[in-house]
Amino acid sequence: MNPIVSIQNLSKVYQGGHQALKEINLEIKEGEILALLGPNGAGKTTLISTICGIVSPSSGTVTVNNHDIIKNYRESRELIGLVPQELTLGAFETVWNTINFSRGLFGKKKDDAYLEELLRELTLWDKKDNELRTLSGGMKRRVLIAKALSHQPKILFLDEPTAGVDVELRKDMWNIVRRLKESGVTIILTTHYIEEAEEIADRIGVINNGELLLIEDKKELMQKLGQKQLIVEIKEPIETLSTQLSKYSVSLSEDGSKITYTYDTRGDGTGITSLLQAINESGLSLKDMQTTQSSLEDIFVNLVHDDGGDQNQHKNSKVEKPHAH
Ligand SMILES: Nc1ncnc2c1ncn2[C@@H]1O[C@H](COP(=O)(O)OP(=O)(O)OP(=O)(O)O)[C@@H](O)[C@H]1O
Repeated sequence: MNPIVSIQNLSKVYQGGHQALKEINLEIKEGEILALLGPNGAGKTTLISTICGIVSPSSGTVTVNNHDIIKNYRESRELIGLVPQELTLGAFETVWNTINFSRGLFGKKKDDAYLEELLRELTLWDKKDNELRTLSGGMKRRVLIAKALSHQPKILFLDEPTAGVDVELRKDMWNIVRRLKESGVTIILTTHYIEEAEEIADRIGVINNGELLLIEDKKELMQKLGQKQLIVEIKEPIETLSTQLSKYSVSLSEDGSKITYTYDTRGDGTGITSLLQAINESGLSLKDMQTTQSSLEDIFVNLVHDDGGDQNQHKNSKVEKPHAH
């Protein structure tokens, strides 16, 4: 299949000398959901801003549906919708006027039927006459998506669509993205959350320090990196693990009150049930339990540490983030 976006040897050096992108090569397939994962400052926003023509490249080329983003700016930009990171909306304009205006900016003919369908799809139709300032944060995010889709682009870029939003709204966003994919839109989103990429992406690109460290099919990547920990807090601290418990890949905290079990979420069985049984049979009573997932930072550490070596070799993560459910 022809790539809908083709990026070749793309580099960006900002004024002041910071190199935000280093020789990026990437082909985005039509109809896919691509998640670009990376920590703060990795270069994700710079990358999508360059494709959208907001940031000018220092070297390299980008084509969108075979249109060069610089030589054929209008043709390429018309195919793109961009949902920025910040909630950049006016206050007193209505939802309807906002998206109508956006469509007009692209020189597209009025199409009330399409815009109605779009607002209905984003459950914004009953808010169409509301002023933007009266909307909740979640609704404003939907308006930004409606704005970005108002001119019927083939490609949608979402910059950190769920940063700082609650779990409910995050799931809502994921559903919106899935439906858009079904309607044929190619979606590229940036995120800090590996779970987000895991949930909705077809492919995942990992960016760090302006470099595309890897780009891989989600399923294959998650198999390599999908590791979780179960932390079991016990009522009475112990000094050593029983022989029965030592058979599992568990470790005991220094104060003897927590047993951490590392398991692979992709396996047939996690082994949690039998571990809990073993804890019980060892005469220990549970106080509390939680699961954590390797953070993206850990994954970077592993990637960089492995230095191109066998990424199947898991290392225990030191930084743990609470599982975001
Ligand atoms: N206009 C600019 N001028 C100079 N440096 C910039 C500019 N914009 C971004 N940078 C720098 O380029 C690097 C990449 O920034 P970018 O915003 O692309 O990262 P990001 O991966 O999107 O991060 P975040 O997740 O925080 O949005 C950062 O070090 C940033 O400080």
